Amino acid sequence: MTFIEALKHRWQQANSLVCVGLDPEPAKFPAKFTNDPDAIFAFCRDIADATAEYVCCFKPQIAHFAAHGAESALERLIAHIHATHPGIPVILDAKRGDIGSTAQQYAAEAFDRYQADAVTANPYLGRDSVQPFLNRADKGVVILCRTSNAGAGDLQDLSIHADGNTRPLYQHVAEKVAGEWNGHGNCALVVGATWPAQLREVRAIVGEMPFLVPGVGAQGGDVEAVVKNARTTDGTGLVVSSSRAILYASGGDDYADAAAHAARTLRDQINRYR
Ligand SMILES: O=C(O)c1cc(=O)[nH]c(=O)n1[C@@H]1O[C@H](COP(=O)(O)O)[C@@H](O)[C@H]1O
Repeated sequence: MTFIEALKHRWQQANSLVCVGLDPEPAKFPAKFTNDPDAIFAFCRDIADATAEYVCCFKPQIAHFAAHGAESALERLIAHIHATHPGIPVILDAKRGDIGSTAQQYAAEAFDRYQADAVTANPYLGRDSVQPFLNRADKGVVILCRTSNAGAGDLQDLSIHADGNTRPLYQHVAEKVAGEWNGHGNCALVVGATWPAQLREVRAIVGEMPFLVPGVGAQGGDVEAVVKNARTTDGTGLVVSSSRAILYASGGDDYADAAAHAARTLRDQINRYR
């Protein structure tokens, strides 16, 4: 099954558009992990196991592992998710992209080393920098379009003239990906939850393409506006991702239960507006 097929299957099976972002920050872990040399793996595993029934995807963020020398924990975490929760796709958030020979290594890193089902990619080096990911037809390529951060507009909103149109750069990216880069049907776009108007605009450009939508929870995105502006005609099309608001819902021993409650609450909130 391809990433996109697995995602569509999971949207239906779990009746959920929620993605739990796995962004470990050991300083925020409950006290029981203080002297645990494998705390990053153990904490993320507990969160994944507690929230699995409420999610369509998991999204580990690579810097949150690599900064602590915990690449082996990331490998084992993704293997654990595949073994224990088969059918839940894993998106590796690495925002990769480079000249072809290096991008080839990034694709091997994400898909062969870490066994991710999809990876986030930065399109701003151009098509050849993303091509090694696009070539993996069974894997997902989740391309940055209009990011959630405050400075997203600094460059992504610049007005450009291309293909006979004048419009913001992120809209040009959306059209390029939908019209030219998606030959294998394995692309998705990142559009931040913090930008409801842009979500609506990108949806109008790309039709039914899935969106990864980070920015609800800690970044304050409005769930109702996200769903109403960006769902597809069948009420899916979205991978609404939240990390800190779920991972650190409690700093106490009830962290796993609190995370499950936060994930279920987000699922139900999204479903109210679908
Ligand atoms: O590609 C991403 O996942 C991403 C894109 C974007 O535009 N904004 C964004 O916040 N992210 C990631 O999504 C996660 C958001 O975390 P929280 O704000 O804690 O929910 C982080 O891991 C970010 O790196």
